[in-house]
Amino acid sequence: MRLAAGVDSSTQSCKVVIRDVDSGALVRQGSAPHPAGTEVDPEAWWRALTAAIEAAGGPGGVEALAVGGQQHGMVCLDENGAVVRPALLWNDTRSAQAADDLVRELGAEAWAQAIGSVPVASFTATKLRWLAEHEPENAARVAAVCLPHDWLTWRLRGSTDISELTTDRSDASGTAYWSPATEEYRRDLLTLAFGRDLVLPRVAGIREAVGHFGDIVLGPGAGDNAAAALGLGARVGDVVVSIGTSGTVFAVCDTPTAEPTGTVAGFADATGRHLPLVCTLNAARVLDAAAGMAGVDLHELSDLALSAAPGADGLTLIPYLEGERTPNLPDAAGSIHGLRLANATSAHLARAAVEGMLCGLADGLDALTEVGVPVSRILLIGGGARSEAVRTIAPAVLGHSVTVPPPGEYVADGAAAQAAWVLEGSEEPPRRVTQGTETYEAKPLPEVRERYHAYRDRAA
Ligand SMILES: Nc1ncnc2c1ncn2[C@@H]1O[C@H](COP(=O)(O)OP(=O)(O)O)[C@@H](O)[C@H]1O
Ligand SMILES: O=C(CO)[C@@H](O)[C@H](O)COP(=O)(O)O
Repeated sequence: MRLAAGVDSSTQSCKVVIRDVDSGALVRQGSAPHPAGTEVDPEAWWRALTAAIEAAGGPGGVEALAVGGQQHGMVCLDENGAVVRPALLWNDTRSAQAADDLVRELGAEAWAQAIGSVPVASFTATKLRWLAEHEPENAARVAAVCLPHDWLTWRLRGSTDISELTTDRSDASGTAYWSPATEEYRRDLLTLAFGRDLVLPRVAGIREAVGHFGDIVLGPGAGDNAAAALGLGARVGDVVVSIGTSGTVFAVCDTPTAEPTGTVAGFADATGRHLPLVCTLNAARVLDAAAGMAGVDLHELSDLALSAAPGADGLTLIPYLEGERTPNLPDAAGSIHGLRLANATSAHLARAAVEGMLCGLADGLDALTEVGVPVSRILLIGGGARSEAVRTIAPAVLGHSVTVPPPGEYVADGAAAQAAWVLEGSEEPPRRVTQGTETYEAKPLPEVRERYHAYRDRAA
């Protein structure tokens, strides 16, 4: 049996799946947690990766491996390959002012034309500007910058040579200094952000072997959302809604997008196509917070939410608990509206949390359709999709039936599919048919979204 391993080094944890290359069957898997916080020493990712590989029964028999990872995180290395400071993650909003400055300096339309996106605090370039302005001593030591999955792949190769760093097109497209339209770095934009040029990872081919971990061939890896698209075998017409730490709504397309309001990021995918994407900062952890407030676990929260009436009898939760990225409100806070004696219950709170979180994603779906993304099928994945309440309420809020694949690690699966692809060298990546999907339908709830919009606009 030939085995391929896939890694999802995501915000909250590292997950490893090991699959049979020929049948696609899951052979073994493991995971390990990541530290909390929006600033993390990359060594913690390495420790979690090695622990997750061990938890998956070790690398024995694995012939190829690829790493999918949280996008955008700024990993700065000195000329000897040592990490200069803890990485700033995609959900760290301290570079919001730097993002505003960069957008003002070049213009939103020019950014969209140059890199397919208008940068917000998540994008790597804005973090580099923040570093240059706030930590000049650290900035002076930086010789190279890379992303979480680039760094882990390089560590697996055992390299300390910054000239050997590699990345892939999907993750490069979240830096704000790589163009999905021309497939080239925009070093002028890197210099605009940081004040000087840096060593950047070479952008590997979509099925290129970039090195070895022992005897194991390493694939180029991918950003986590692109890896999920690969793991699901998403086709044009499929829109993926992922409820993890981030909430993302994305689709595979043949042509690049360049949306100048910044709502839709024009990312690249991991197969040579494009991946327009909307991302919110507040998704599964809104449910974690609501469960904490109600003093229940996540299963009880789901039961509570389903026991309340649609619309939570007028209770509305705006879920900006960590500020927000879409809409771009990095300093916003969450809020609860319409509180009355009749709806001051844990059940109404639970329902309002699920509806509020989903309303943010429904806005993302609208934004994708506005740039011309076709919607034949909506696929719901991520830790939050394990909630029955989320699965049941999603079609009502999204206004479309929702297909839910069985709970699984679709990012790690996509990375494993890429690893198998590197071994096979076929034209297209291997597609695993997902068995056991369930489809959820519900009467749309436009009034819930209208009320949400009214309160959302007050938060702006
Ligand atoms: N049954 C459930 N109901 C609601 N949320 C859940 C459930 N199971 C897991 N989660 C949430 O999913 C999140 C983790 O999802 P995941 O997709 O692994 O995130 P990430 O990839 O960002 O690390 C956690 O916040 C966790 O509380
Ligand atoms: O910033 C984005 C997408 O642009 C996030 O989707 C990150 O890639 C983190 O993903 P999760 O850890 O929440 O899966």
